[in-house]
Amino acid sequence: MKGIIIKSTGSWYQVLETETKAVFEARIRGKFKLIKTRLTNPLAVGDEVEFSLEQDDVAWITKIFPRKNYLIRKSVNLSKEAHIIASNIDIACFIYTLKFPETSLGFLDRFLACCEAYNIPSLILFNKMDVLSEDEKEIVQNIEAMYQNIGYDTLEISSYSKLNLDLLKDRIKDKTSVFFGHSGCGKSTLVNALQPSLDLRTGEISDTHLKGKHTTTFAQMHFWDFGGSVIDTPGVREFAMIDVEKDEIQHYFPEIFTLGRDCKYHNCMHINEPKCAVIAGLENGEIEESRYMTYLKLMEEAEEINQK
Ligand SMILES: Nc1nc2c(ncn2[C@@H]2O[C@H](COP(=O)(O)OP(=O)(O)OP(=O)(O)O)[C@@H](O)[C@H]2O)c(=O)[nH]1
Ligand SMILES: [Zn+2]
Repeated sequence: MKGIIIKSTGSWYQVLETETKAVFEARIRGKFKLIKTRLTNPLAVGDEVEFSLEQDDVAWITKIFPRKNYLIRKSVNLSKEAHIIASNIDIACFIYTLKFPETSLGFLDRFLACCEAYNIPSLILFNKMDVLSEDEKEIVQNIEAMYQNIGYDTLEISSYSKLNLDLLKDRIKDKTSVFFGHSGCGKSTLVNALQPSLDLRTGEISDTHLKGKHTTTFAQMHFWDFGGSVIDTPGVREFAMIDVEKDEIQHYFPEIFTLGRDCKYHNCMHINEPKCAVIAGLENGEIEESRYMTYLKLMEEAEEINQK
């Protein structure tokens, strides 16, 4: 039988049978190595698998089909071990909040680069628009324009005032989606606003740090009644790239890659080479400094990982 992993707790899985849509508790039998990096979880929510039923309706997963894409995080610091957050994603949404909590652009840029690296279409959501003053809205619009110029799709939303939730539904309908953002960005509230019957737990923002508590504990796929699904993931704070060489990183920053074609040296890494178009772009504002900083950081990390 064929199915899709809809819940993962570590040792147990739930698998949804493709044709009958029946759900089974499942365990793994055999080895599931698709990529060369060591994984802490051999299977992730979104994986397509083959399984067989034995007594007591326990399903044994015997095979995994190749993944269309996946997002990963590092297990512990810079070790070579990685954890798959979710797989076979049609659209990955990043929830940005200007405040409550303040979202770091570095986190967003890292997320976008990982989506580029693993071929995942992305969407940037500017959330909690209802709490912003006119001046703050303008700041958001400027940030939004910057990402649109690079070619990213964006939407301004609010779960409270229901701003643009219909447009968001159009974007994610009939797709497998994932939502990320800092803790407290309003992920669970948004999923509940899109479909109240899901009733995901929401956390109150703690007064001291204006950051939410991590309330989700395991990855799980939920189905929208308007078509498609969402993979709810445990408090993911980092995204990583594995098996990526330092000189590949520029491919995952579209505007750096495009401008880099004008560099004097075809193998320019845009660090301190002469006649570098990217450095020039940084100086005249064509390249955003925050994006460039994340570019440098990801290159450093790729180098460190490859030295291990
Ligand atoms: N003003 C405003 N507040 C919101 C909005 N959406 C969510 N919030 C509030 O933000 C806080 C955090 O929301 P959650 O949905 O729990 O955030 P989360 O991203 O799921 O948090 P974690 O579970 O920690 O990952 C709650 O107090 C919500 O009421 C919104 O559109 N506008
Ligand atoms: Zn260059």
